[in-house]
Amino acid sequence: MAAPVLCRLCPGRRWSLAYINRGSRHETGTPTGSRSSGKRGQSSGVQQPLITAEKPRKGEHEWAAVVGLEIHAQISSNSKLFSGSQVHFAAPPNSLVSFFDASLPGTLPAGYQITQQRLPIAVNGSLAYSVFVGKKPSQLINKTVRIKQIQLEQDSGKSLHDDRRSQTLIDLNRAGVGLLEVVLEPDMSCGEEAATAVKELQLILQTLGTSQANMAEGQLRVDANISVHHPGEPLGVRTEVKNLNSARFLAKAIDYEIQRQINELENGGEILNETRSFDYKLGCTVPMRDKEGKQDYRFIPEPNLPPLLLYDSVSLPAGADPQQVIDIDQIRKRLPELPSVTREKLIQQYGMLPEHSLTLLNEAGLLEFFQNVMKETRAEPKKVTSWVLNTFLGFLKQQNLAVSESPVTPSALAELLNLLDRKAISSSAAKQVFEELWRSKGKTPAHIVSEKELGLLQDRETLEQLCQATMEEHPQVVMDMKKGNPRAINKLIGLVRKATLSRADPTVIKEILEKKL
Ligand SMILES: Nc1ncnc2c1ncn2[C@@H]1O[C@H](COP(=O)(O)OP(=O)(O)OP(=O)(O)O)[C@@H](O)[C@H]1O
Ligand SMILES: [Mg+2]
Ligand SMILES: [Mg+2]
Repeated sequence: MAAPVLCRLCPGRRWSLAYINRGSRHETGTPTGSRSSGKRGQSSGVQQPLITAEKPRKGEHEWAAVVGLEIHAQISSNSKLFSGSQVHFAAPPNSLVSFFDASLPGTLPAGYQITQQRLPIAVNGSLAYSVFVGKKPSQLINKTVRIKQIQLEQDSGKSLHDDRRSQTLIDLNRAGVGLLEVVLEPDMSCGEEAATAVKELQLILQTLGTSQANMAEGQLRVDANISVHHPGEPLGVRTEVKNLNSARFLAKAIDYEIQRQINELENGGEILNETRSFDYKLGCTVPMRDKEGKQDYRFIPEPNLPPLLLYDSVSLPAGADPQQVIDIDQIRKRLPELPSVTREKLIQQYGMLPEHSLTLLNEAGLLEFFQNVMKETRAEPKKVTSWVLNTFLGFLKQQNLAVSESPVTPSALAELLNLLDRKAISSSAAKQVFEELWRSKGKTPAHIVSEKELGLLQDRETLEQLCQATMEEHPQVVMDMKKGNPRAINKLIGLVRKATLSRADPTVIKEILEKKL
């Protein structure tokens, strides 16, 4: 059946999405092409592809892959779009359904979805994101994907398949929940790129409070459109892999589909314009239904819904009732800081590497943890960054914990870094203290240092005696050192440190040893 149109955009004005993401301001990587050229369905040669599917052999044509996404994000709201039913994840099936949501007799028979598809709330935007290619930090590439449009629509119910009883059950809890659909232009070229763009959009939606965007809970679902073609030739026929709800599966599904299409075409087959789904157990895409070209959705306007009028301070009619109109400049003023801006500030303020700022924001709660450590420590920002991203995050990952579940508090880490900063402990002792902090919740770093006698040996006389004894025990090394072997001194420093259980400052030992010779 037909899908009515929800609303009408204010005539003569099309809203750019520039305010959703003003673009990455640290364009340090390889620049990407301009976004303005290229009609839909024509070559998107402006983008520098991250991968072309396979290195061509002599006499073979090169393939390029084209990926465009449709992203559906459930709008964070206590109620559905047009009914007062509540919205909760994992509520008992069919417990959050009003007559309207279920289209029970007496309400208009549905079988349609209310959508702004034809008159979207925003068009012609862009989303900037950075992709890592390879392992070196220098290989962080800044990219931009054009946003074709953003529209509001109703979510549909979901079916649950009971394979054992060969039954399909329907849960209408989701029916009528507000969805934000973001349609991206076919500017991407591999799974990794698509997954990174989706993660950036997810972070923006979460920062703005638009959607909780938890992919595992189905609050963010992606349809991936994929085609392959020879560079310079028109775009190929696309397939659409529906309802991907994890960034990893999205990347896998796309890369699988690119390879499948190339194999199919190389073997003389053809690509059908079909809808496919991703079998995450088998790691492959399988056909769902065929689209037979452009589907006719038979859109009709919804006469019961008044137009949604958007204005900015310039176009706002004098004397307009603030309750009746939406002034996007007012909304813009209330927007929180966007992730790209926060990252840029971290880079400017702390001299942080762009990839470190990315990691800090991509892990829920990690930025706040870092900032809280910074508040209480005198240690250099670089040192703090390294401890948070390597040691702390490493421990979390190893045990599969979220930042909020960490046994080490920001204050404890700050205190530890302060001990290190004023040379009360060595860096290897600091690692031991951290491990102990992780194991025994509630202990303070100072407590652990004194309990395990990890404090740095400061007593000059003791250190001198230790150096003397070590030199006497290892006359050969001393000889080597006298002969000018540069490695000999390091060997001696190592031996003295070992004798102190790593509790001596190597620069002090070096100074004493040099003096003694
Ligand atoms: N040749 C192509 N290869 C890959 N992706 C493409 C190609 N042409 C268009 N796309 C992408 O396909 C998507 C089209 O989405 P759109 O919502 O406009 O239509 P649809 O998929 O036909 O409709 P529906 O909402 O029913 O899925 C866009 O994300 C676009 O970037
Ligand atoms: Mg589609
Ligand atoms: Mg669509």
